[in-house]
Amino acid sequence: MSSIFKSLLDWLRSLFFTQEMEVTLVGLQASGKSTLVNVFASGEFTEDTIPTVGFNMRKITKGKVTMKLWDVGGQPRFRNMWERYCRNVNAIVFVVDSADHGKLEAAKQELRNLLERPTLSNVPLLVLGNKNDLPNALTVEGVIDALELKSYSQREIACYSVSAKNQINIDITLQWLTKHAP
Ligand SMILES: Nc1nc2c(ncn2[C@@H]2O[C@H](COP(=O)(O)OP(=O)(O)OP(=O)(O)O)[C@@H](O)[C@H]2O)c(=O)[nH]1
Ligand SMILES: [Mg+2]
Repeated sequence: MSSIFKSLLDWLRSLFFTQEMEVTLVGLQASGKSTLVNVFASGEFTEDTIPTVGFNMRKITKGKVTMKLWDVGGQPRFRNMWERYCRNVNAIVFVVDSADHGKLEAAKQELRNLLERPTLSNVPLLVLGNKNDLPNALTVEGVIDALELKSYSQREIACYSVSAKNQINIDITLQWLTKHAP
């Protein structure tokens, strides 16, 4: 009897206190989106990710927030899908490989293309400069400059330097995301 009562209480609690949110991760191929999703979900770094074909969806719960994470492929052929997956979400996460200097210009252009879409004008953005464990990785200021983030004055934007591999700043990333639950 007491276990039924406890289940009922848990159910009621979940009805009243759980918040649901949706987040979409985009960014060039190999920036580490799927790796980050794995780290968010399990706290473990897995080296053997394969390039995402199309998209993947993963649901994770952090405290009282249940997050639906849309992880979209970053290869050129998938980039025209990004906007569709970013519409009506609570936050967009743009992941950039902060150690791959040759790809920063393309990342900047793709971010600009995305943010110019009128459908996305009100969606908060979190930029993650990933792979900060690598020796030539940009600092957070370097990422802000390289992607010209200061030019987006109308939008709520945050930027963190993170490492999925060494789990650096994963905690503040999740805090930022859960703060954007509706
Ligand atoms: N050194 C280092 N490598 C990382 C980090 N995060 C991801 N990687 C590696 O980067 C490579 C690409 O990671 P993915 O997570 O598959 O990249 P993705 O952005 O999902 O790529 P697409 O699905 O093709 O768009 C993998 O070999 C990862 O192990 C990190 O923080 N540090
Ligand atoms: Mg992927």
